Amino acid sequence: MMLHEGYWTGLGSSIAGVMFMWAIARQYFPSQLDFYLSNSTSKLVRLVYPYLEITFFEYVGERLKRSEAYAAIEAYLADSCSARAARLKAEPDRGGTDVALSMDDFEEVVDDFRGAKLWWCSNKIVSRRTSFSFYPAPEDRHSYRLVFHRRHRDLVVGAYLRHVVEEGKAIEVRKRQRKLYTNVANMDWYERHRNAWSHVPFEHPATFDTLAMDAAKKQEIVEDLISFSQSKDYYKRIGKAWKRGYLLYGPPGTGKSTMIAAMANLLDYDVYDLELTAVKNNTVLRQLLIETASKSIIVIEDIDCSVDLSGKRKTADEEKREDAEEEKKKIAAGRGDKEESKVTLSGLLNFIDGIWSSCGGEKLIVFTTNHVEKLDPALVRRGRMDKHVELSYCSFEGFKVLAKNYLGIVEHPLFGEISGLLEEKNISPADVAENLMLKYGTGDGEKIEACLENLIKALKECKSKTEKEAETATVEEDEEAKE
Ligand SMILES: Nc1ncnc2c1ncn2[C@@H]1O[C@H](COP(=O)(O)OP(=O)(O)OP(=O)(O)O)[C@@H](O)[C@H]1O
Ligand SMILES: [Mg+2]
Repeated sequence: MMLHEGYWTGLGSSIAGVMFMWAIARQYFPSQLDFYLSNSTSKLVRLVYPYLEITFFEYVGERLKRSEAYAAIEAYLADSCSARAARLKAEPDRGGTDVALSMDDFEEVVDDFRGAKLWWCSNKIVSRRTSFSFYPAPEDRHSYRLVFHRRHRDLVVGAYLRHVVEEGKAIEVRKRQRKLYTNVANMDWYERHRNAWSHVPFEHPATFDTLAMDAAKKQEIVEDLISFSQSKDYYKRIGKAWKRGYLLYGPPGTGKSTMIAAMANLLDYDVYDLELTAVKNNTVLRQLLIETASKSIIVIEDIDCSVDLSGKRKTADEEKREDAEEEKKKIAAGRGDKEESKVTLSGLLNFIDGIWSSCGGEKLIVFTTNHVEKLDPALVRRGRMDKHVELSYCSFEGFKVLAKNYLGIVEHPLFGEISGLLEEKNISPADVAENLMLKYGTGDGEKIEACLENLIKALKECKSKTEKEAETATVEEDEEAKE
């Protein structure tokens, strides 16, 4: 049948009319139409495509925290499936001494689980920065997509994903190179806005065995730490965040920093060494806290001289206003970050036990100080700093630990004299350790004797305990008089 010219003209104008109406409708109801379209399309696709997909993004929420599920999947795929991948990417591992292989972007691997076949794809959405900006560009968005047949839905959502996450976490723990993090790093402004912390491998060799202190006290601390690390359910039951505060105080060179390293080695935790003077304000402090992982120790050394924490507690509104003004000033002046810290006592208290402090769980917060009496009572009250540990001058018991560590001896004729002197004199374990370094004499026996003689000489030069106490009392009286 021949269609005459008028028919085509009529059809053309009808299509044009529908398109015109469509364009108008899109302008006034764009989201409803898109929804209708995508809904109909996906219904159609579902009819012919029997597979389901689940996407796991690297960052969830407002990019505050890396997803634990993503990290576990990454570890699982790297360990169990990467052998089957054709394209791998290599990154330095274990402080650069090893290479860690993982699936490259846009690579696909197949996994089997109880007879079901599953496909994992690694995806990346590349961020585009359209114009020059002072602000850091949004990072690329990484994700893993899991594809499986609709009939395996229950198996995958239940048992398989649980298996992947549990297995992945176990692999993470097994392969973990512990890290020492710092917030004072040689990073430029741009880099610092991306990562609040920079890190190096944690390799401190200190252990509780090599720590010179009262044996019963040492045992109590070790038990306390182990019981903390095994108390996830307990903390949940009593409704408390899974964290514990330690206050280590005592004169210089008595082993406070060494004890932190021993704690990290005992529990296999990372260490975040927080330099408060480098933290601009309470907002940055909170951000640093959010970016700490679980199984870690957050350390603030010499808390008494970190920043001025004597001020009154401020309300949250006051703090926010001050922070915002501060930020504005900085942007206007185009200055860097080298400014005095505006961290306040209330900011720090919030850091220790505010709502955000429960992020991640399994954390120790450790403060060290040489002057416990100078600290605000609110900062160190029980509940915030749950355990107060005094590290003091070297006792004979402590000396014996050091003699075993440094000289490999448990007995010596000079021990009697040393024991008497240690009862009378104040000497730090650091000074004792310095004298026990094998640097004098030739043969082993001669070297050991020279060390012990040296220690005796140093002890005789030290002030006696009573002299030292009188001196401290005079200084305190002078300070009080001045005030
Ligand atoms: N109790 C101790 N047991 C074993 N070694 C110790 C002890 N105390 C100090 N030392 C030795 O002395 C050195 C200094 O100790 P450390 O840095 O832990 O002291 P500190 O209490 O943190 O001092 P400061 O208050 O000055 O920071 C350490 O490298 C360690 O070798
Ligand atoms: Mg120290």
